[in-house]
Amino acid sequence: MTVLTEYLYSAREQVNSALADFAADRLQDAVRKRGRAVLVVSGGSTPGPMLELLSRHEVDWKHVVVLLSDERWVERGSERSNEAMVQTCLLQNAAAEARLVSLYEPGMDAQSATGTIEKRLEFLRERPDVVILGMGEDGHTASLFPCADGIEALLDPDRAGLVARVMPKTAPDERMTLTAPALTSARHMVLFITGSLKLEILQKILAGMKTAPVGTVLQQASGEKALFWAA
Ligand SMILES: O=C(O)[C@H](O)[C@@H](O)[C@H](O)[C@H](O)COP(=O)(O)O
Repeated sequence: MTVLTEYLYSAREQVNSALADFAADRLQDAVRKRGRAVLVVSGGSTPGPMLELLSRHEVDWKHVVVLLSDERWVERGSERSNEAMVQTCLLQNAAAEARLVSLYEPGMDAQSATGTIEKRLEFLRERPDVVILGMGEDGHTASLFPCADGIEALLDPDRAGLVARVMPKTAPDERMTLTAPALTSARHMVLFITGSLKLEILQKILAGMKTAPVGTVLQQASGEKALFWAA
């Protein structure tokens, strides 16, 4: 049974503010202790407003590296680009000094680019400090989709690779995703979801009534684990 510390709120504004505070505290603590912090954030529609609040926190951002948990393989200018969302929402205000490491490589297809991006993420062999993940109603997290071919290998804790190309059957776009091992070594892992339906689905997964990648990732995670949720 995976146990998460639960931070539950009735309003989105409250959870956004609380998670921004939580993440900023842990990032600044990492910079103080180790001189650097690594922040991994999910894409999708949930994190934007929280990232905007986080961007205003007085963290030593020039020592913070930011990357996505996964990327849709689309041009950077596309409105579906997770990187574009992070550039807009997080890399502004105080956080404009942070360094974004891209999971995308223009001019290459995702499969061919996997090696290039794996090399780019060598620093991730150390534990990322804060990992903020979302969840889909099918229990996917990052782009670790239950329906994806080869998903078992991407959830394998002994898998060597940090990234993989995924072609989900239930969502658009080829994806580049961090694998479970790249995520689960996080010192502080947060699952950030909203709405009663996703909470109900998560509770079934945590109770072992439904298997899903998000449950595997949370179970394998070795650090602090927290759920941030609002209605
Ligand atoms: O690229 C993506 O879409 C995300 O990384 C993905 O894992 C997301 O976190 C979930 O699909 C939830 O998305 P919403 O926040 O839009 O519900």
